[in-house]
Amino acid sequence: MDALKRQAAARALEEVESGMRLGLGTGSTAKHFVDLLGERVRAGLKVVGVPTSEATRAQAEACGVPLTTLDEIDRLDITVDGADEINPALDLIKGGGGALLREKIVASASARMIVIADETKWVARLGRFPLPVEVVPFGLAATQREMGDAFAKAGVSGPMSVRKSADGHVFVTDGGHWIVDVRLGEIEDPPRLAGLLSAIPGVVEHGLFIGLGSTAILAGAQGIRVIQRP
Ligand SMILES: O=C(CO)[C@H](O)[C@H](O)COP(=O)(O)O
Repeated sequence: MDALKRQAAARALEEVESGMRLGLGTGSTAKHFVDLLGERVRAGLKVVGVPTSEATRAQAEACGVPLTTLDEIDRLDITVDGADEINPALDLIKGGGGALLREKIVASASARMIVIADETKWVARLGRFPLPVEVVPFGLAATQREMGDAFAKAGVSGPMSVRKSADGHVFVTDGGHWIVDVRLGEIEDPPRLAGLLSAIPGVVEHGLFIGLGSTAILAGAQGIRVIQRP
């Protein structure tokens, strides 16, 4: 699986040209991209990156990839990031690695978002992967009640759990928030659910990425598939 992730990352690197401003994703697939990008930078490629997490920032710095921020430049050419699920509309579930807030900000500031993944991430319908929802710790129970109402309106339901780290403590995002993972099963209308969740005050962001993915690069046993958003 790791070899497939690297193949998808290598194919995405073919889209990168000198002078580009890049969003750098988070997770095990995006990590391959940053690694391969670092090799090209050390060989003379001129790019600048905006990392989507502190982990990616540390990796990019170690690889020698020059970094900037969205305060210093206004637009990015391409963001390359992984995903937890990708559907045929190239809508995504993201946030398995907990970086969904910065990932969405960076993808939204990009002319193109290239999603890199192994074939197992391709699904007919989103929702098998638990939907991450980033929340403010204050008023958590009230926020979860409103989330439950939103799920009911969108015709889905499922147990919610506050994400824990391996050490048993509550997982805290780079932004200082918590994540509620929701096991919904198939989501019939992801854009509608995205809108309902975004309207809840205690929800900082959710892992439904609607209309952001431009291209998916999927690596599988049969080779690489490149899919453009319809
Ligand atoms: O959204 C993410 C992090 O917030 C990741 O892109 C997503 O979880 C996929 O990760 P991986 O490439 O390790 O499977």
